[in-house]
Amino acid sequence: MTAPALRLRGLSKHYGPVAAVQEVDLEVRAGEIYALLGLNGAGKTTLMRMVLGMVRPGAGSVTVLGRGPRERPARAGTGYLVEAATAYPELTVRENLEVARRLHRVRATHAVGDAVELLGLGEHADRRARELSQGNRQRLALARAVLHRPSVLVLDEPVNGLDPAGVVEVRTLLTDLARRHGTTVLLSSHLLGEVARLATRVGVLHRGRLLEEFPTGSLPERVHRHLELTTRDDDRAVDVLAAAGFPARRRAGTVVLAGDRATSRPEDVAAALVHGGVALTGLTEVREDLESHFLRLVQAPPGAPGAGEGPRAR
Ligand SMILES: Nc1ncnc2c1ncn2[C@@H]1O[C@H](COP(=O)(O)OP(=O)(O)OP(=O)(O)O)[C@@H](O)[C@H]1O
Repeated sequence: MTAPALRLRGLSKHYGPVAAVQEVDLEVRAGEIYALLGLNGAGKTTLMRMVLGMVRPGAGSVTVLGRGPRERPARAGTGYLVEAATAYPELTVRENLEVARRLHRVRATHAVGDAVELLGLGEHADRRARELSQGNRQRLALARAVLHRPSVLVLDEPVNGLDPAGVVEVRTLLTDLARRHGTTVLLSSHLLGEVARLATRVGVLHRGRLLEEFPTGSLPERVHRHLELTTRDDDRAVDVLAAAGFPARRRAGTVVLAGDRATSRPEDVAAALVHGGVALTGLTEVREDLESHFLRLVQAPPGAPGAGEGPRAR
C-alpha cells in the first residue's frame, strides 16, 4: 500500500487556555477529497495551518507526501488557500498569476493562461485584483493554488463567496483534479450539502477534536430514520405497538417510532396495528437530513451519554 499523502498523528495546538486542535489522528490517501466539517472555531483553520507548516504543532506530527510540512518537497507539492483570499491588489489577474508562477519556479509560461482558463477567469484576466468581485477574487486565489499543479491541495472554505454557478465550477474542478490527476484535497467547510456532493470522506471536527469520520457514500445509512404514523386512536396505537415490541410515543398528532426494527420493517408495524384493531391512516418514513445529523453529532459526540451512536467509522 502506498503511504498516505497526508498523515496527522496526535496533532494538538493550544492557544493559552484554548485547545484549538486536540489529538487529531487523520490520514488522507492520494486522490481523496477529504472535507473537515465544523462550526466556527472548531479548529479547521488551525489544523490546516499546521498541515501547511504555518503553525507549529504543540504536540504530535504532520507529514505531507512523506515529509515534514516545511521541507522543500512537501512545500513544492502543495497548493493552498487559507485565510481570506488575498492578492496583490494593484496587479491584474494575469500579473498576480505570473508572480505565483515565478515563486513556484514553474518554467512553462503557459501555466498562467492554463490557470486563467481552468478557473474561468478569461474575461477578467486584465483587471486589477482590487476591482474583482469577492467570488472572482476567490477564483484567483484558487488559480494560484493550482497553478503549479501540486499533488496536494489544502483549501480553507474554497467555495466561500462564490455564486451557485461558481460553486459548481469549483466542485467540477476539484473532482476532476482528484479523479484524473490523483490530486489529494483537504478542504474545510461548514456547507454540509456541498461537502456531501464534493468530498469522498468527511471528518467532523468539534472543539478541536475529530469526532467522527465517514465516507460520504455511507451518509444515507448513517442518518437517523423514524416512522411517523397517523391513526384513528393514537393512545391505543401506542399500547398495541408496545405490546408488539415496538416502543412508540405520541408527538404532535402523530405516533413516532424509532429504531431499526421499526424502520426496516414498516409492514410489521402496520400488521401489528391491524391485529390490535387500530385503524392506520398514514405511515411515513422520515429521514434526518445532513444538517440535523451534523448538529446531533456535535451536540452529543459519540461515546457521550445518550449519543446512541455505533463505533466510529474509520
Ligand atoms: N492565533 C490565535 N491566537 C489565539 N487563539 C486562536 C488563534 N487562532 C485560533 N484561535 C482559537 O482557536 C480556536 C480554533 O480556531 P480556528 O480558526 O482554527 O477554527 P475554525 O474551525 O477554522 O473556525 P472558522 O470556521 O470560524 O474559521 C478558536 O477558539 C480560536 O479563537
